[in-house]
Amino acid sequence: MVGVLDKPRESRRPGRRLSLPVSGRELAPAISIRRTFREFWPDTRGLRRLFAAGVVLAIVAALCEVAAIRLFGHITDEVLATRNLTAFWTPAFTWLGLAAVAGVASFAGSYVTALGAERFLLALRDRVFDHLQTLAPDFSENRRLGDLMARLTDDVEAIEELVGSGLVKALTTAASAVFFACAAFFVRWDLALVTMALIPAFLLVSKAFAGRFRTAAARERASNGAMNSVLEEGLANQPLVQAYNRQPAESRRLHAEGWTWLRANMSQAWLSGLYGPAVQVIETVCLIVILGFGAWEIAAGRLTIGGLLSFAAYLAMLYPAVQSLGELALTVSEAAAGSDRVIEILGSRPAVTDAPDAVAAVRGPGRVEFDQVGFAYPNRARPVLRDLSVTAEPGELLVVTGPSGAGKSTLAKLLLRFYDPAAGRILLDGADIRGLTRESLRSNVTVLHQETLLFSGSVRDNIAYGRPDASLDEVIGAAEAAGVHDFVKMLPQGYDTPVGQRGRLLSGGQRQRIAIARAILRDAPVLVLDEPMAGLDEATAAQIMKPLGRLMSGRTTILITHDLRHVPEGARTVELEPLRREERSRLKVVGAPRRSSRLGCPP
Ligand SMILES: Nc1ncnc2c1ncn2[C@@H]1O[C@H](COP(=O)(O)OP(=O)(O)OP(=O)(O)O)[C@@H](O)[C@H]1O
Repeated sequence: MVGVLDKPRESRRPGRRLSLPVSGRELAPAISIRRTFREFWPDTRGLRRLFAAGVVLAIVAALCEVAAIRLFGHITDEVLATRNLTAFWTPAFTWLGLAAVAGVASFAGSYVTALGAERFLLALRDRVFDHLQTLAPDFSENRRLGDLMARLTDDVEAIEELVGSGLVKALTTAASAVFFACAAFFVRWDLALVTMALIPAFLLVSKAFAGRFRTAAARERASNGAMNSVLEEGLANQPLVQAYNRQPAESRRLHAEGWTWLRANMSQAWLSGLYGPAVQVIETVCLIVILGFGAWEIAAGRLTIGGLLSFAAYLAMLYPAVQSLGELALTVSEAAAGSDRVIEILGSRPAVTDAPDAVAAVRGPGRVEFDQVGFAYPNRARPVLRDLSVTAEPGELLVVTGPSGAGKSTLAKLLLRFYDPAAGRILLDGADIRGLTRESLRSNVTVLHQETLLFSGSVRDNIAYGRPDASLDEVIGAAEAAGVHDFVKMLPQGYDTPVGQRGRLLSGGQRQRIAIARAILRDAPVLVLDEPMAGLDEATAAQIMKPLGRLMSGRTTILITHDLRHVPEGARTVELEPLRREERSRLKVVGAPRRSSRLGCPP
């Protein structure tokens, strides 16, 4: 036979079959399959023709199969039983032709379905990632990275298996089941009726398993995410792990998650293992009924051997199709569990969006004013800022100091509109930043973060990150101003040298100077330096002062630091005090400290 009922597309997700409770771990809320389709069916736009072609081609292959079985019965009765060889050739060549057509249709069907599935995956992954990028960075920071990555990979695939290739499989399998059932009825309707009576038993069995599979799959998705998180955290923090001799603890953590995964896998294997034999018992009962009834009919001369054999062949094709439909319900249950987790991401609304009438900020002198600003982080009852007012005049260096947790870095997050203040306003050159597009606002403000953030590309990629169209000369100019050019020249591939994961192949000071070069190249009128000397020793800090001075020159700079040693003499310094109950944010103006090494003061 041609074998049209092969699975059109195997899941590429490794070890998906898991179960068992994952203690203390939150699962995404359960969402119905109907809601999954409502959410993701629009993503099939533009691909529906491919999926429809996949269905049509698989149906053509199934029809060829039906005709081939009919020819098999014909050859049995007209050639084998009568020993008439001349009657053999025509049906034999027709059968060959059908096999060829079925083969081509089956291949083309699988190909177009896979193409549709891959394009669906590509588009959906892009959509979820784009949505994630609209959420404040805190969304990712409040979650485990490995788990988020699992949602963007495995869970997105699970959705495809439900809405794309899963649907194609459901339609083609259902169509094949109808064809084989009709063909069986055509041969002997009464015999067919008897055997079809057992079909509901298949469906009952799969229904009984579906709920358990769904729970098992939901646990697996969560467990998979947790294991990815342990891997991601362990590898990303390897220097810390090794420096603190925590390798055995990290290995134990992974082993524990691996155990949960293993136990869950075994639980699901148990379910799958039980499902197969349960279905097989029903199938065997059906075949015995056919053979017994068929033998009786042949003895009475009411059925030919060819008729019985082709009838049995139709049912042999029909039962796997019905079984496959039942299994599909199980796959759908699994896939729905993954889609719940993706819907949870897509359902998260960005804390901040552009106002409908937002205008683009033009480059101005860079006056920044916090006007009676009040703010509390979402889900935190205690406000961080209350009634805070402070202004940084164009070209001025404003130093913001204060104890840890006072809300200094929060000022930078508010200025970039990662959040909006609950009260008051923040003005850039006199315009409320809520009325500006976030893109134009952010291109007017450059932040040098407390932790130097680099990507794993080359030195050049990292310097040009804020201006990817910058020429090599511009990149070199910025590197020279940041005092990093001489060092880069010595690297084996110069500006094309990879900096390693998060810039780990460079020293802290080198990373900081590359970040300064990046900020110089970006050339925004407002600069926020969040603890630029954090983690640097005295000598390295001294080395980056000059480049920092060049960066600050001519820009409005808000320097956030609790280390006043490097602050230029005469710079306006304000101290932010932690908020006490019912109190307003208090800013104390403190004089510029007198110490030997200071930042170059901007004009
Ligand atoms: N994403 C967040 N969600 C909830 N609370 C937060 C978040 N980020 C910061 N906080 C809280 O807000 C307060 C102010 O934090 P912020 O980082 O602004 O302090 P800071 O003055 O910059 O401290 P440091 O000098 O230690 O960097 C802290 O109590 C902190 O725990």
